[in-house]
Order: sequence, then C-alpha cells, then structure tokens
Amino acid sequence: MTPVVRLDGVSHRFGGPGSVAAVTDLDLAVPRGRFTTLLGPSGCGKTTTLRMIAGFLRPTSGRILLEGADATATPPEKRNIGMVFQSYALFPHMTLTDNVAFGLRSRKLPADEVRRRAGEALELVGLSHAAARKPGELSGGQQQRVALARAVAIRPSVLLLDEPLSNLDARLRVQMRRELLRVQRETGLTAILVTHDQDEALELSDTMVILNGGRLEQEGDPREIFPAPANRFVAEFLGYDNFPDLPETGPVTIRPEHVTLLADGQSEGGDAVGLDATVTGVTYQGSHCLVEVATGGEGPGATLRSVHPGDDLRPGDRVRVALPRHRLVQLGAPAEAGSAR
Ligand SMILES: Nc1ncnc2c1ncn2[C@@H]1O[C@H](COP(=O)(O)OP(=O)(O)OP(=O)(O)O)[C@@H](O)[C@H]1O
Repeated sequence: MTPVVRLDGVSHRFGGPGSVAAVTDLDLAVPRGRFTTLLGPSGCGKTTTLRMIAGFLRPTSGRILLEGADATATPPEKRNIGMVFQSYALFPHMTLTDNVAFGLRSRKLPADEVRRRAGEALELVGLSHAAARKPGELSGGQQQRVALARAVAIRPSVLLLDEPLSNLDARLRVQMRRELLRVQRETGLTAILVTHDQDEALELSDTMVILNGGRLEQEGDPREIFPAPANRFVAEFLGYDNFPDLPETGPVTIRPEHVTLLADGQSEGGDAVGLDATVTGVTYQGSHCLVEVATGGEGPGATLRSVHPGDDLRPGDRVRVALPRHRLVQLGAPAEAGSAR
C-alpha cells in the first residue's frame, strides 16, 4: 500500500549553508490509518520534520510525497492536512461550532454539510452539549478536544499533532492520550504525533520513530523497540539506565528492574553475570527503592541501578549484583556511525 506520507532523503538546514542541520537525510514511510509518533529529546528535529510535512518549511534537499505524489513544493493549504498544536489556536470570539466549521467553510462546502460535519466532529470529542459556548468557557483539555474536532472535521489525509498534550496537567494528559487514540481509531485517520514523552509514544504508537540530532536512530513497533533498543542513545532515552562493562559481552544494557541485589556472600546462579559491589545511594520510592551501586571498576559502566523490593540496604553495604543473561540487551553503534537502522 502506498504510504500516506513518504520522506525521501529529506534534510533541512536553517539559515543557509554552514548553519544548523535540523534534519539530516531522513527516510520515512507513514502507513495509512496508523498512529506514528516522532519521538526524541528537545532539538532532535521533530517539529522541523512535522512542519516540512505540513508544508510550512521546505526541505533543503530530498522529497516529500503525499499519497504517492511529489508534494515537496505544494503549499500547506493544498495539502489536505489537519493540525493540532500545543497552543489550541482557537478563535476566542467564535462558538465551538463556528471554530470547528471554520476550515469547512473555507473549503466552500454547502452550509448544511458544514453544520452536519461540525456537529459530528464535536460529538466525536464529546462536546456536543457545549456547541454554542466559546473557548474561554472551557478547560484546557476541552479546548484541545475542540482543536482536535476542527482538525478531524476536514477529513484530512493526515492528522499532524505537535505536542498537543504538553500544556495539560499530568492526569489530564493521560486521559487525553486515550481520547486521542480513540478518535484516531474511530476515524481511521493517519496520525503523526510529535512528542518528547516516551510513555506517550509507547502508549499511542503503531510506529515509533526515534530521532536524535536530526537523524533517525530507530523506527518500528514500540513492542519491538522497547525490549531491543538498537543503541545506547535509544536505550537511555527509553530508561535503560545501566550500561555494565562486561568484557565477555561487548556493549550491553539492562533495565534497573532486572538487576537483582543479593546479600554479600549469596550466589547469583549460573544464568546470571555476578559482580561484587558497594551500595552508594538508596532512594525510597514507596513500593520499592532505587539502589545505586559501584562495582569497583572505572568509567560509566561501573555504576549500576537496581529496582530493589525492600528498604534493607544502606550506603556502604556490600552486595552481589546479579545480571540475568537473558535480560542483557546487546547494543549497536549510534546513527552517526551509520549502522543503527
Ligand atoms: N527557526 C529556526 N532557526 C534556526 N534554527 C532552528 C529554527 N527552528 C529550529 N531550529 C534548530 O533546529 C534544530 C531542530 O529543532 P526542532 O524544533 O525541529 O526540534 P524539536 O525536536 O522539535 O525540539 P523541541 O522538542 O524543543 O521543540 C534545533 O537545533 C533548533 O535549535
């Protein structure tokens, strides 16, 4: 099936040659009817990528295809794209219906169809009852639902979501994630979400695209990426935290919840790599403690973190660290070295 959006060797440099490379040689195929997220730390090029797909920015090189046709030079208003931003960008003096209808009217649709589609879109986000109200009378979460209804009402070929949940408080953000996913599933729209929040990306993505310094680090189903990050950057970004220096394995990582701490003198058994260590820090976290230990070596691999079920350890205690072999994840080189894809 033709991808809805395809990026073909797309790069963008700001401020002419020799300046900031925001995105470098990005290839991407966004499948129809799926939820794709662009994930990465601040400055990794997520928003630049989204703005190029929307047509607000032109690639410095490479091509953008929409529905299989070259759209690199197509202006935004001719791309049939729906957008939701972090700031809701609603018209404060208009009712919700008029806000949602705005894009439909500018497409010169007949008045009764505009009314019907605006009504359907508000119903989809659960705001039919507030159709005659104005944005200022709504909570942040409700305003973001209106922005979503407005973007969906035009039946875009792709829905672009630029950190739409970042302005909401933590609880509402989690609720709105579910809401976003429900709306995407019910409408069958192709969605691309920009986020720096791993949890958000893990929950929403059919495909997760991890960027770093404007380059693709890893791409795929979160259920495949999470247990097998390709390299250290992706691993750290997904919270792996431990990069033990084990001469027999090469570069590996392991999650803190898979590192077991045994009392000094206990043995780790045959299936685990065992290391002697000293506790250097204990952070109480309610259901468990996060325990930091020094293995006696040097360098970053000498400190390991363990999610420890008890509150029985204190700095200075000697422990045996067990790293189950089947939990060790082998790491490759980062994207800059050209081998992480
Ligand atoms: N208008 C601009 N002029 C010059 N440089 C820019 C401009 N916009 C972005 N950049 C630079 O391009 C790079 C990528 O920025 P971009 O906004 O795409 O990253 P991001 O991943 O979306 O970050 P954030 O999560 O902070 O929004 C950064 O180094 C940024 O400083």
